[in-house]
Amino acid sequence: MHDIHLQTGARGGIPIREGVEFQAFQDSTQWAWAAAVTLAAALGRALEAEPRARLLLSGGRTPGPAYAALARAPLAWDRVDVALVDERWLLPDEPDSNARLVRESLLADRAAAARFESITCAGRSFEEAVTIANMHAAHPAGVVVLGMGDDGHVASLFPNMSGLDSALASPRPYVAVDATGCPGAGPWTRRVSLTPAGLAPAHTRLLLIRGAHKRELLDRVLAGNDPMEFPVRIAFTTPGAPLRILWCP
Ligand SMILES: O=C1O[C@H](COP(=O)(O)O)[C@@H](O)[C@H](O)[C@H]1O
Repeated sequence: MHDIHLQTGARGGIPIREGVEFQAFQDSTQWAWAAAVTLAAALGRALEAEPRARLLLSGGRTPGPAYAALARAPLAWDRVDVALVDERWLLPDEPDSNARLVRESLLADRAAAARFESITCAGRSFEEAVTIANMHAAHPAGVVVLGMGDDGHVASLFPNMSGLDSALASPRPYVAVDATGCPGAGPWTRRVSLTPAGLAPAHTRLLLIRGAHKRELLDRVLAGNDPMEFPVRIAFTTPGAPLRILWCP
């Protein structure tokens, strides 16, 4: 049931487990455009229903091309609030910050009119950053883009991270994390992360992944339910919207 290797070449999304749909693309161009179309449609629907739409974006190496494609969508971007799923304790202009990725890939073209909420900023303490992220989340995000690290982490929730259990159980949308000792965190161990409580209200959940390794890992992820083993499982174990997964080599 979870063997997504059988799904290569599929044209539409395929239900891969309850509440999870998987779609494979031949290349990154098709993948990025499919992500952009999905996100633009979800934002368009949200903007028809409410004055402002809220979009939460992941960082890392994967989603840039999808954000660049989305930036061209003809939406009322001046009514879209863009915020981050997670952030490393870096200033927004630093090359490895998730804020910089979003600025450079999405906040160009038409999407430059969107309002962007950085989690970090010069002069803001770590504690203030978490508090402000939670204040912004008082307007819950409708559309959330998740990524999956090579170790099965999601946002900044890493396998074997100290305090992972309390982060998963937190009633707050964002928590401070210390990913010391987690290889997947690289040198950026101090981070702010979305929690399952922050993900739950979203009406659209998209997981963007690329590469053979992540495809194999996804089989293992989908075969179980425990987010302590693979935190990315919160994408489908958190009650709420179904999860759509888009993959390409
Ligand atoms: O550290 C992070 O990693 C994940 C996955 O990133 P990728 O480089 O494997 O695509 C990302 O979703 C998250 O936002 C980021 O902080």
